[in-house]
Amino acid sequence: MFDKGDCLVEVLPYIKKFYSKTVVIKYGGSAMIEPKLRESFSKDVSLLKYVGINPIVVHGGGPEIGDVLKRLNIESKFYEGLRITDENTMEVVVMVLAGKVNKEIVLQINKNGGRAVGISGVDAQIIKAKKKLLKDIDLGLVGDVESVNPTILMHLSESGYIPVVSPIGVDDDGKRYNINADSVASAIAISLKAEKLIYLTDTDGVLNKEGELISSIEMSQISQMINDGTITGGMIPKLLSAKEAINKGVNKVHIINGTKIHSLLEEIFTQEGVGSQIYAKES
Ligand SMILES: Nc1ncnc2c1ncn2[C@@H]1O[C@H](COP(=O)(O)OP(=O)(O)O)[C@@H](O)[C@H]1O
Ligand SMILES: CC(=O)N[C@@H](CCC(=O)OP(=O)(O)O)C(=O)O
Repeated sequence: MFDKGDCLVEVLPYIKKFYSKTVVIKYGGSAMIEPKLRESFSKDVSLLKYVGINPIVVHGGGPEIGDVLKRLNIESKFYEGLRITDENTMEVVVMVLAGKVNKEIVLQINKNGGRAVGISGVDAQIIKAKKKLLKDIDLGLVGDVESVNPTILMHLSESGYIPVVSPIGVDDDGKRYNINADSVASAIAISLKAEKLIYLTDTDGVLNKEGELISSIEMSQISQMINDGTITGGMIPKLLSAKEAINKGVNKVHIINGTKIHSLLEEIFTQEGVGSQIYAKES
């Protein structure tokens, strides 16, 4: 029979293992839109904080930006999953990410017991960015992360707050850049030497061509999986960012289904975990 006491005690080793460690969570997709999932995500993140783990949330908001652009009759254009961002689009990106989406997440977490503080990569110059330069095309105000200054995130975490970060960066001249949220999550996880980086998405994890979950991926397999078309679209930046994070010292990266209630807790507090785990080759 299911015993609540046993179930609670089973999480003890994981609380001990991750106590005072940093977990960076990329939050996006349906998990951010559906009210029930929003509530369970907010409770999960608050619970992590109360048991002594330090969650840092980095959010996306691509669909929300698209909705507002559409209402303003501005066309959304993408190149390899990145939004081509002119001045007008950038204005909307900042309003939607740092305004609407960020504040909504903060409100939800605070309503569900946590103490969240919304902040963008522009605040305290957390994310120094530079223009993304590609050979074939000018993406406008799309940026790459040049460096991360995590000091303010550490202060907030140490003071009991849950930082919620929008993926906007700034350069030395004060010019703002639109950055893919997956790569911002990875850069922040690297700068904080995070124990885990967890991407919440809308599939069970990385799937093979037959649609089955691949539960473990050694990072040198990633290029091959892109080349043979196993991984396409939005999964490409996620896995490239995951690889970068593992290469630069983040212990574990997981891609899990944010549309399943409490998947975040299952990943952290169970032996089997959920979703796909990306790992470095054993030496
Ligand atoms: N091998 C794969 N396994 C799982 N999803 C994949 C794969 N290849 C491409 N995808 C696509 O990537 C999407 C997730 O990326 P994206 O839409 O950017 O998610 P998010 O908004 O959560 O960041 C999935 O919904 C799926 O359509
Ligand atoms: C350059 C670029 O494409 N930036 C993204 C930033 C938001 C994001 O990454 O949101 P998701 O995680 O929901 O896709 C955009 O403008 O849509």
